[in-house]
Amino acid sequence: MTTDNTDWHQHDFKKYSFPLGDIPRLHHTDPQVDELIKKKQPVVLTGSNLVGAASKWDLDYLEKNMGNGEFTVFISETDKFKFFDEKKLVEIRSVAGVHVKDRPAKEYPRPAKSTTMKIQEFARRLREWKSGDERLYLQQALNSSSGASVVQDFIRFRWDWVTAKQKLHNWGKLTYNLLLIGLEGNVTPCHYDEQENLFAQIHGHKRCILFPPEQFECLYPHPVWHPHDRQSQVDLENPDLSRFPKMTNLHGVQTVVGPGDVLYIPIYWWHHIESVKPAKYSVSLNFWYKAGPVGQVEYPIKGYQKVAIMRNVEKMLAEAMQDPEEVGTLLKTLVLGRF
Ligand SMILES: CCC[C@@H](CC(=O)O)C(=O)C(=O)O
Ligand SMILES: [Zn+2]
Repeated sequence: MTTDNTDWHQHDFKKYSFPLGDIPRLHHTDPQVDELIKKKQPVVLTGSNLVGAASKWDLDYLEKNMGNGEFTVFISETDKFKFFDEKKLVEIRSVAGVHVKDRPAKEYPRPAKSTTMKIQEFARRLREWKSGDERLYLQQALNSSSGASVVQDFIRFRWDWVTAKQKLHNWGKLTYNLLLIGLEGNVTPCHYDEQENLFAQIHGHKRCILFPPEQFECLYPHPVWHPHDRQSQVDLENPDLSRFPKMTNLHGVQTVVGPGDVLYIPIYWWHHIESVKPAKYSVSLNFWYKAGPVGQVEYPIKGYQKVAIMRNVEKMLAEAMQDPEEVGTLLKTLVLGRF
């Protein structure tokens, strides 16, 4: 694969119905990098060595050096690992602190179930995996109990470099680093996060498809009180155009990240991420930062700010009526035929 990864386009990737441009790949010293980040545009930074100390983090190394703790592993019958927030089931009885109708948990099918296992068990199951078996995806926040050697590697990340980015772009605090170890073919379906993300690829490759916040209306996210909050309802591979007609207007950008690449995923940008061949598994580590303080509001307001406003409207209305089911009805009454 050439370093500019153009030959990936010939790779046997899933074909989608919407057009996809390329996310720029720039050396981290290129001044355009910070211009793009300032404009909340995605960009792949090469050569930063941000997680160079983790370049040896393959399955054997991690199996030997991640200690004896239990790690969160998602298991899915399909290739999809759509995030399901169990806490919302509790909150559903008190959206934004207000008691609402009890909703039986069974109402929500769980595409992937969450369990815990030791890294040795996970590594064994990954090595023995064969097509047709249920898929595994380890997703664990790194912390001081992640094994002494791994912690030593972690300390040797380029914290000077990444902290300078955090300060330059006025991001909030680093919330955590999520270690992701998944099988080739695993898919994290289209969703957005409310955090800035420097997504560092360590082993294997990932195809990352991104859409700007302005395409909210094409991606039909679940309501904020739903366990699939922030996740698109649309199956990009098999869209139900009768339910989601605006999906035909979707257009995105993509890239393939490999070891050493760092993809900047701006806050509120939609992303759909697939672990791709040739490696059997991939290892990534993300750096999630809280949003920075809202400075002077400039008009017209930006797409990502509209998403934040829509989220607050949904939460406020659910609280006001104490029943999420009423929100849709009220909003249709408010808008249809009037605006
Ligand atoms: C749970 C986080 C998964 C990750 C995507 C992926 O690597 O599968 C992502 O969506 C992010 O870093 O924001
Ligand atoms: Zn994400």
